[in-house]
Amino acid sequence: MSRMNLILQAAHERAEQMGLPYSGAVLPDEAYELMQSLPKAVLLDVRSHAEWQFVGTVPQSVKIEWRSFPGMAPNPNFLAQLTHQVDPESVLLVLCRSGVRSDEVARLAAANGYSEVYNVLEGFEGDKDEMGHRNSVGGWRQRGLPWEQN
Ligand SMILES: O=S(=O)([O-])[S-]
Repeated sequence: MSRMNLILQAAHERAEQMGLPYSGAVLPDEAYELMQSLPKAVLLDVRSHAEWQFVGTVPQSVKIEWRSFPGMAPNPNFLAQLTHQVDPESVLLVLCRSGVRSDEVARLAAANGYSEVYNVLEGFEGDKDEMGHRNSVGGWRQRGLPWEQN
């Protein structure tokens, strides 16, 4: 079985274990490999403008805000923006800070015609450590994957 199929199979198994109503869940390294190898893969970053600007972003990601800083009010145009910018035939990899908002978006996308949707576990910044700090326990940045900052 090819490396991509192994990643997707592991993602599907996680979906079953976690009871996810979408295709699966991938680790950041796996999401990066899928981005590199599958022409249909799209990394969708659903964090806020403030996070993109001040924390950093992944090159080549599509950015659509799901909730806005401050207050984290939902973006009422999210679904329209998603369908305008991302082909429903894509392999959609959804990224947020630590995997919670991206799970919400993955559910929405799957319920609206996106048939291959994966949540990126750990997100861009990972979970908090015992000091309450992110970026040391998993996440896209901590795993050394490509990112950039203004
Ligand atoms: O982006 S989040 O998972 O920290 S809510």
